[in-house]
Amino acid sequence: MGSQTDHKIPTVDFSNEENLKPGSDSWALACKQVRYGLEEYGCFQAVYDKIPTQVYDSAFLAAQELFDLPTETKIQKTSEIPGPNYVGQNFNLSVYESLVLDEPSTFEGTESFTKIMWPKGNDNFRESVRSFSKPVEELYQRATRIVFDSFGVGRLHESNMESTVFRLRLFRYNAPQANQAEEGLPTHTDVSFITVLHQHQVKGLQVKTKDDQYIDVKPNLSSFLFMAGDPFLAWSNGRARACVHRVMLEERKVRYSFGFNSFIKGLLHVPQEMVDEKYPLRYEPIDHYKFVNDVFADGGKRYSTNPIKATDV
Ligand SMILES: O=C(O)CCC(=O)C(=O)O
Ligand SMILES: [Fe+2]
Repeated sequence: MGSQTDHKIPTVDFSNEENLKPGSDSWALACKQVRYGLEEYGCFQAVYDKIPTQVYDSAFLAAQELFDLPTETKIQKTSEIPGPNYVGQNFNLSVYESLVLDEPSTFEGTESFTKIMWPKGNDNFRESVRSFSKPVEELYQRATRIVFDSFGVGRLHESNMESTVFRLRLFRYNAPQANQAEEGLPTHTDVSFITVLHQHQVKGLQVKTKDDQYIDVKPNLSSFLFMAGDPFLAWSNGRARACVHRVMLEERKVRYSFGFNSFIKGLLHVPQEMVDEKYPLRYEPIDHYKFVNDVFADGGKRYSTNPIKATDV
């Protein structure tokens, strides 16, 4: 359904660190591309060939096994990090379900989640999730260094990483019944700082452009879409867009996707470099956790208003 347009989300290959040395021409080019992507679409595509095929395959099998568990088990997951954990049959959704794991690249995070789902343990599930999340976190680290540099705030990258908490949200969408496209997830922006989205084989993700067109993001084995969330928009003082996206199901196949989300502990201040005459300061410091709490304060239903407001200048 994505229309034929001239739009093209920029793609950067992060596979080879040697080719992306700070200060090199390729670094400067990558900075240009990610910044353009974030300003124009709220996102950019990252290619990362460091993940073996079997890691994707076992993450997919792990997701299948997880969603096959009874709803009573899946709703057991709770967290200190705000936002919904299991979303699906408990909200009478029939099209899709999702479940989130905290700190998915660590042993502790994956083990405690696994123990909730399989009290007797499930080493295979734990290791499948961890083996997928570790390289994705590495990619996140590499790509966000360039993101920060592209906005002239490379000095803040390390401290931002230290305040970052990761979550991995697994999604499962039923195959559409009729021979026509069905909405899997309505148009929205994310509450994370950044979401790194990987689609497993079946297409569906679409990004909405400034001129209100939807463009397809094609699934690809080593491709990840980096999407800016609402807190990123505020942190950039309105320079970046928050990526507006939805899921449209067209293929008559069950669809799985993986959303690797970052959340920032503590206050997120708009860096002074983001403020100038063209962009006077428009956002108060953001308490990211409080923001997520406010968004879902209506009992977990999808938010209708975005509590991060720009002040008029
Ligand atoms: O399933 C998808 O491709 C998109 C999921 C999504 O919107 C998200 O992770 O924020
Ligand atoms: Fe999303």
